[in-house]
Amino acid sequence: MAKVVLVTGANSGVGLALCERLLDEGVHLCMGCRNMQRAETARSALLRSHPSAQVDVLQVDTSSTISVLRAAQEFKLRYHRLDYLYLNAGIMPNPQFDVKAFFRGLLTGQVIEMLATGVGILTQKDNVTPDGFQEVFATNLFGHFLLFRELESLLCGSGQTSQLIWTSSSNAQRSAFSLDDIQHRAGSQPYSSSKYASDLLSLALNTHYNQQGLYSSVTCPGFVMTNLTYRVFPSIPAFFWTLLMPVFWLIRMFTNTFTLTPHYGAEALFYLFKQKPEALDPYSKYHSLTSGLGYTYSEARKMDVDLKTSEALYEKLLQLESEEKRKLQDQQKTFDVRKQRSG
Ligand SMILES: NC(=O)C1=CN([C@@H]2O[C@H](COP(=O)(O)OP(=O)(O)OC[C@H]3O[C@@H](n4cnc5c(N)ncnc54)[C@H](OP(=O)(O)O)[C@@H]3O)[C@@H](O)[C@H]2O)C=CC1
Ligand SMILES: CC(C)=CCC[C@@H](C)[C@H]1CC[C@H]2C3=C(CC[C@]12C)[C@@]1(C)CCC(=O)C[C@@H]1CC3
Repeated sequence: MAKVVLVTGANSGVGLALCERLLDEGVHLCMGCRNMQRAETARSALLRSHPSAQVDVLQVDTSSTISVLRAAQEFKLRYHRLDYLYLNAGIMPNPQFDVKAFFRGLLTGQVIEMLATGVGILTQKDNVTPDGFQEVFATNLFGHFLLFRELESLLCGSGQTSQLIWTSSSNAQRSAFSLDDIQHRAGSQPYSSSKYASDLLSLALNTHYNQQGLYSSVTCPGFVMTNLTYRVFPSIPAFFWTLLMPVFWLIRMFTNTFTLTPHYGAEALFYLFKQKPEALDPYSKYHSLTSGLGYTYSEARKMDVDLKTSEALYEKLLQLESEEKRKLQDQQKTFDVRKQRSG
């Protein structure tokens, strides 16, 4: 039986490149996308290169609780197993590039670290979703947590192992995250905070689910040119980035994190697909890397996470999940009563 794989954010960038590589392995692919038109365009492209592949689309907006619950319901009607869940969809809205900090960074010993992580030169202005959540938190973390929880029965069901694979980032930073403000309402680094939270959550999920055959891992694609990175300079057309390619190839001589293409960026995500999950390290992040000569590989690097904080975050997310579900039930009751009265 073909392995069933669900990938969120599958219609572009790293997610789409991963799908292309997974289809070479003969999986039954389900693309989780928020926009059906973009999803269908991507699906057609995948089917052009893999005409006999099984590729489905599932509509899911990870920033919306109701959308995630409906998507999970739909998934459970369509499939009886789920072997791999790639939690890849992500946003970095309204990025602000600090030019001064960038040039300051170029003159210090921190230049490689700065180019590898983007730390210190990027901040974001977050939005609030109709559900009342910070958008980055909802999209990158909480929506994925809900999706996983709703699909838990399929993932932990069959007596076989299954894998959760998060697309985190080298931009994840402990200092950007606070247990007192897990949504990062107060600061200007919601992206770093959400990615650090996914690193913590992955560790907690391993604690709670490994016995049931479910394993969670974290990846970083490196610096990849995608819609997400093009938005760092919204007024500059995408082809300008292509013009910068020789500069980036040069930088790659000094930092192997410049994977640049979505195909190379998907290396670690694909590597994990082929590993025995029991052998993976729950404290490591799996990085896609590319050498100066263009050789791509993945490497495990220890994360700056601890069990106590990961457990505390997990508890807070469970609490938020039950509050959200109660809120939806109350809304449904009010709706039913109004319908009865009017009808
Ligand atoms: N590019 C880089 O250098 C790096 C990227 N990453 C991470 O890689 C992941 C993929 O990003 P990347 O490929 O670069 O960027 P893209 O913008 O190309 O891909 C992001 C994907 O996520 C989808 N998405 C965004 N918001 C939602 C939502 N609310 N519900 C469902 N899907 C959504 C997008 O859909 P749509 O097309 O409709 O917008 C798109 O398919 C992200 O998690 C990102 O944080 C990590 C490190 C570096
Ligand atoms: C010479 C030149 C014009 C360099 C470009 C500098 C920056 C725009 C990039 C250098 C490192 C990049 C980077 C990201 C965004 C763009 C850079 C800051 C990310 C923060 C994108 C999102 C991530 O998850 C991590 C990336 C790290 C590297």
